Amino acid sequence: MRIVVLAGGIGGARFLRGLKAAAPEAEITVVGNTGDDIHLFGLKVCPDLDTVMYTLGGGVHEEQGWGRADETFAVKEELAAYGVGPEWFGLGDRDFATHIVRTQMIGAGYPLSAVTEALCARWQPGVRLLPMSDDRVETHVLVETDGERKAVHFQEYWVRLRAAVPAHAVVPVGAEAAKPAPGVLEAIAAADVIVFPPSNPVVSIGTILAVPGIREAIAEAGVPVVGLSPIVGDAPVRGMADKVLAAVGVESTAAAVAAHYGSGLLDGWLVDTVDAGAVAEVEEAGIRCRAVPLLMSDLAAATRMAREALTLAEEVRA
Ligand SMILES: O=c1nc2n(C[C@H](O)[C@H](O)[C@H](O)CO)c3cc(O)ccc3cc-2c(=O)[nH]1
Repeated sequence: MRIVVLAGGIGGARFLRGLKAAAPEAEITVVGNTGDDIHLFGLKVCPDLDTVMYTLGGGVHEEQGWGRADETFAVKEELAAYGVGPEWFGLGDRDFATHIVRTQMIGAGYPLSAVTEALCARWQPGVRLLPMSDDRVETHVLVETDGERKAVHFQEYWVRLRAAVPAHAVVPVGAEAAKPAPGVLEAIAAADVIVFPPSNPVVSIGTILAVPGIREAIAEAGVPVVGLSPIVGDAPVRGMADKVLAAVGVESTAAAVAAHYGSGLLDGWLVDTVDAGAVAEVEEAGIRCRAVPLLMSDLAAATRMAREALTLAEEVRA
């Protein structure tokens, strides 16, 4: 079975571990969000691609869900000693090597998709990881601080500001001119199932869908598209999805996120058991809905969730 998954960072990566366990024979293609990418110290950092690669490749810092395990920060400390910032983004020595290899290959003319394939040759994530686009897309957030409105890079909003200031708009800069990376549209067209994991619906999955052609390809794929709510009991399970949902005028509820994707895109939606009351509302929107446990507390839980998603996909297909 061929499965395509649109993935962002931590939630998407952890779900993918469950999906691999639930469908060990499946051919899984991950379309990764690159809107979180940031250029620091002359290097291109791809947080969501790296989180998928490190998590599935066994190198991720488990508690954080991003960055490498067993990290040291000598380079970061030396940069700070030179007064070279920013200091708020925690890049470790091991992680720096990934960004050096990536930036070196891009400098040599390789597209991000080829670079990602090369990095994955080492990590063997057990899925095909494609960036959503080889073109540069960087999400910026219109925030209000000290009474003035300004656009800041998503990472500054997320990491330095801790999403603690009102976000008035979320803009994937460059998305409108970006093309899907090689293989993305082909993978969607060849898929038997398409899955939206519990990633951030605005800055992760929303950014992938903002690349012209991707949303249309999914809507026309003619196969079940099922998603898992990242919102449980009106709050994000992890991260701060509610902050960016507000910025795009979407209520922080499991039903509102399903409606945000829309029945033109989504055929099935899994909500957590605490949101069982939302099932009828989602079904009224034309999206098949079931309430199952969605707290991805460990691999077994993620595996059960993945199994539920594939079961719902078969129900929808029938
Ligand atoms: O909260 C943080 N998240 C950090 N993240 C996570 C990152 O902001 C998020 O994973 C995504 O951008 C959102 O999914 C990093 C990810 C990387 O790949 C590399 C470095 C970092 C550093 C931080 C950090 O210092 N603090």
